[in-house]
Formats: sequence, C-alpha cells, structure tokens
Amino acid sequence: MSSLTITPVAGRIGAVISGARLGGDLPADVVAEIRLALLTHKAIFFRGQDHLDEEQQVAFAGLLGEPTTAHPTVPSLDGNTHILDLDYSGGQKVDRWHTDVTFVDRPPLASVLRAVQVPEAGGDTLWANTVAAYEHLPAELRDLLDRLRAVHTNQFDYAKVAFSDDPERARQYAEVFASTVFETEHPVVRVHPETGERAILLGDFAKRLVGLPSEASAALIRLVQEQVTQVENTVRWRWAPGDVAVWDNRATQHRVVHDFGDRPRRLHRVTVAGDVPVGVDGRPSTVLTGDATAYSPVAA
Ligand SMILES: O=C(O)CCC(=O)C(=O)O
Ligand SMILES: [Fe+2]
Repeated sequence: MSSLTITPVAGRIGAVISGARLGGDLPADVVAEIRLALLTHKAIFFRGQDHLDEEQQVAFAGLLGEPTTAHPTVPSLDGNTHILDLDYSGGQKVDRWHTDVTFVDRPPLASVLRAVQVPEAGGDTLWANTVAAYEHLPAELRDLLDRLRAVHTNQFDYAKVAFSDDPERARQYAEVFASTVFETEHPVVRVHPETGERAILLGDFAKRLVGLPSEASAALIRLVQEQVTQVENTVRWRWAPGDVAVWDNRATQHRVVHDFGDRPRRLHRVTVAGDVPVGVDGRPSTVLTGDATAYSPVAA
C-alpha cells in the first residue's frame, strides 16, 4: 500500500504529492513512486516541507540522481556547492520560458526548487509540458522539427533581460553569467531516455536553428515556443514557504511570473545531473564551445 497521494493539478502537467516528508532518508519504494510520478506528470509539488534545510534538500535530490554543482558559471550559495540561491531582491527578472542549463551538453535531468520566502501574492511559477506540446503539433510540423537542430548558448542578452531596469547590474551579471561561454548543438526534438517520449528541446537559450537563414530560424523558434507555452500545456504554482517543486528538465520548460515588484522572493535550487540528449535520428548533442565537465556531480 502506497503512503503517497498523487493528485493531478492541470490537465496535461503537474501533480501534488502528499504524504511524503522529503529528505535524504526516504525509503526506496517511496523514491520509486516519486520518480514514476515525475516521469508521468513532469512537474510535481510537495507542500509544507518546512523542515527541509539546504543539506536535506541536496540529500533528497541525491535520491533522484547525482546533484550537480549549482551552476556552470553562477556561484553557489555560501556553504553549499550544490545550491543555487535565486534571490530576486536585486531586481532580477528572469521571466523567459526556458529549460535549465541547455547551453551545456548535459542539461540537468531534474531541478528541485524550494521556496524560502515568497510574496503574499504573485511570483507564481509556470511549467509547460514539452512532450504534450510535441504530441499536439500537426504531423507535418513534427516531421520538420524531428530533423532540426538548434544552437543553445549562455552568451546573449540574458543579463539585460534579468536586470532590464539597471544597466550597471546587467553589465556585472553578464560578466558572471557568460564568464565562460558555452555553445551546444541539440536536437530540437529529443527522445526521453526513460520514457521514450519525444520532447521539444528549445527555450530561451536556443539562439538559432542550424542550416536556416536567421529570419526563418527566429520565426520558427518563435512559432514552436508559442506552441510549447500554450496555456493548455501549462501548470501554474502558487507558492507558500516550504513548498518544493521538482520538474523533469528533459520534458518541460518553465518561467517565473514577475508580478511582485520589489517584494522579497527567494528560492533555492538543486539540479540533478542529466545525460546527453539524443535526437529522433539517434544523433547526440554536440559541444561547439566550452568545456562543461566542471559542471558535473561533485563529492557532497
Ligand atoms: O523563480 C522561479 O520561479 C523559477 C526560477 C528558475 O528558472 C529555476 O529555478 O530554474
Ligand atoms: Fe530555470
């Protein structure tokens, strides 16, 4: 008999799991159930995990795979090399749909995000199911996307987007975020290594489609992104402190809803190491620029 209750949230993505107290010591059968729910629902949510500190968050992530260093270029939280401190108090505004860290050849398998402080209203997060998005495309478009590859990079106007109101902060952040430039060519449609499902791999780090003129490339990326982020493919989470969201980074995109002005909002993220995506034709992603081997599991 399972101790967990799994309740879907939206029609195509998301489920709330109750009955689990997250940490590094969950029994194997509970971990297996959580993993299965993650593969099925793509984004899973746990309420009331107020006991979870940084160390236990990393330990929980470690049950899903190997925690990575916090980020290829952005420094980790002091005292824990695995924790990316997402603190929006500096006016940071990363409100673009993306899949995490797709500019390297092994984007994370999953991300585990814990709400530390959230505004009373606003600051929700949205996820889109990139498998459902693919499946709802017309067959002709799926056939085209199956054959395309895209270049993803961390060097673009990300910092300007993140700090659009503060050019000096934007300059400083750009220095850190693109301190090492990464460029990777990924298939636009990847075959999920566990479910075999086809998922669209694009998002805000995707800069151009290989072999297409720049205007056609930009137009097609925009078209596909519009399809991926159609509201029917999404779920929206209203955070409370102590909530934990886990998403399958191989089958989703996400973004924050930046409607909370200067109100404090802070979350801690741990990513779990992923593998090299493989296209429908069996071709893996290839590194064009930058060696991301340092962004890999480190001894805890
Ligand atoms: O702040 C959020 O809601 C999402 C931030 C994000 O993109 C992430 O945690 O990877
Ligand atoms: Fe993200």
